[in-house]
Amino acid sequence: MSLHLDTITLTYPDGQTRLTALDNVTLHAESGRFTAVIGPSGSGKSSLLSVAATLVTPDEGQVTVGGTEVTALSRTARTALRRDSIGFVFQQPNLLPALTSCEQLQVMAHMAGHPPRTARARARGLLDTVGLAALADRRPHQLSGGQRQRVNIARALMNEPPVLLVDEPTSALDRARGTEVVDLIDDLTRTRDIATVMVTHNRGHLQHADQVVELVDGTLRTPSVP
Ligand SMILES: Nc1ncnc2c1ncn2[C@@H]1O[C@H](COP(=O)(O)OP(=O)(O)OP(=O)(O)O)[C@@H](O)[C@H]1O
Repeated sequence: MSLHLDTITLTYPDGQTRLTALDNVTLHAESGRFTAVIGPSGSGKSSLLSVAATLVTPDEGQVTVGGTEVTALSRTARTALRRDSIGFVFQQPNLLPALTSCEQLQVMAHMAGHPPRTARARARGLLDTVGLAALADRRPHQLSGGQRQRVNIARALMNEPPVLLVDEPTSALDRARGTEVVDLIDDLTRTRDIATVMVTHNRGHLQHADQVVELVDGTLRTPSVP
């Protein structure tokens, strides 16, 4: 299952005119492959992820998730597709303070209507995969920043999404923890056959990418020096 953005144009209201945040952007992210998106501030990276996440409908163009064209779907069907097919990892983990690591993951399964017992076993398994088996019963304040981001990644994968969207996952981490987190995302992308798209400012992370694209003023380019 893959993520295809085809000839996407997105504008925002800007006084009496409109600002073009994405201009005829085409990006194909395939299963098991890691796509990195770079670009200066204001170039449209967050807008691109919002369109890919089906949270924002573009003015023009098509978003296809696993063969399903999203813009043709009803709002309800789009919400279900987003819940079942797209995982999100944002800069800040935004974990629920009162819940343990395991419970953070179980909430996702609950929302998708999965039975609690299998969800618990699956949550524990995923926490093991991200190296947190021993910390499954800890709450966010009992975890380091890197550990919280690992819980965040495990949570994003709880419903086995074929597409993973990642926005600057290391901005709140020191270099070593940041590298570990990107190594983990890279590994999960390949072992679980996920189509991963990651926005990053850190060119050191590009070595993981199968595909690097650069946004400049809303236009997609292939950088000459990754
Ligand atoms: N909701 C909005 N309404 C109006 N303009 C917006 C909105 N969101 C983004 N923009 C504008 O669209 C352009 C692209 O913004 P976007 O946030 O996608 O860029 P970015 O590359 O993610 O930036 P950064 O790296 O600073 O997060 C910018 O000019 C921004 O000011």
